[in-house]
Amino acid sequence: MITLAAVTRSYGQGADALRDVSLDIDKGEFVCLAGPSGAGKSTLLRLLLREDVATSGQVLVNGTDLATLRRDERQAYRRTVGFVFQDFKLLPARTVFENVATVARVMGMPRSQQWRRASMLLQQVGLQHRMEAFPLQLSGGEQQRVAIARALMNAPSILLADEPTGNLDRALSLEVMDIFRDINASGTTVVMATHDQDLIAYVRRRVVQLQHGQLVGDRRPS
Ligand SMILES: Nc1ncnc2c1ncn2[C@@H]1O[C@H](COP(=O)(O)OP(=O)(O)OP(=O)(O)O)[C@@H](O)[C@H]1O
Repeated sequence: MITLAAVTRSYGQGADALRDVSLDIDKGEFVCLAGPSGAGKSTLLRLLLREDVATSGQVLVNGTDLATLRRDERQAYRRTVGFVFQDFKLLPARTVFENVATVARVMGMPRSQQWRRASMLLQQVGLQHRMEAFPLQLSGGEQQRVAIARALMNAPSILLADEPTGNLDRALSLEVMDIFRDINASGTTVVMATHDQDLIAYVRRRVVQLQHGQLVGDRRPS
């Protein structure tokens, strides 16, 4: 489903953010991208989101080279990908429900369907009773669950997450991982960057290890 073929991303001076990385991810896999700060994890996720392009090599998703997408195709592609950030990026002046539903409004989903889907997803992440609250009235874990519901609104085939539990305590981090496992079990491919070894041990899925921009390990759970 996802193929990186000899991908390098350089930013001019200094070492390459990614260097000659080749990697295949199958549909339905759950991959943890591990590695210390600066290893290239976010760079790889940005390439998969098509926010950035490789300096050399190819990034293919379902056989399409993301570098060749025109502007309109890029937007269509991004709708098939959900993204969860460390800092949630919720709109503070919108309610929980509006934060989740807005994505679908932009896409032209009928209002009744928006309502049904947003309610269903908020229920899935255990927040159906907080739909009318504003983000700042919620705990960090609850805010991240809203962000996850929002990322799932388009029914993405790929969910990308960049340190999604970076701002959460242990118990909440594990809750978020349980949600990710459920999402993955329903068929969504998950690629999550984290430097948290405890989390990786908890998830027990494939671990792709980056260091100084290079792929230095790829292990699957026994
Ligand atoms: N826009 C940019 N311009 C220049 N250098 C960049 C840019 N983005 C990333 N880099 C460099 O590329 C390298 C990899 O960065 P990246 O953010 O991908 O690492 P990371 O593994 O996600 O780290 P962290 O865990 O701290 O987020 C770093 O050395 C970083 O300084």
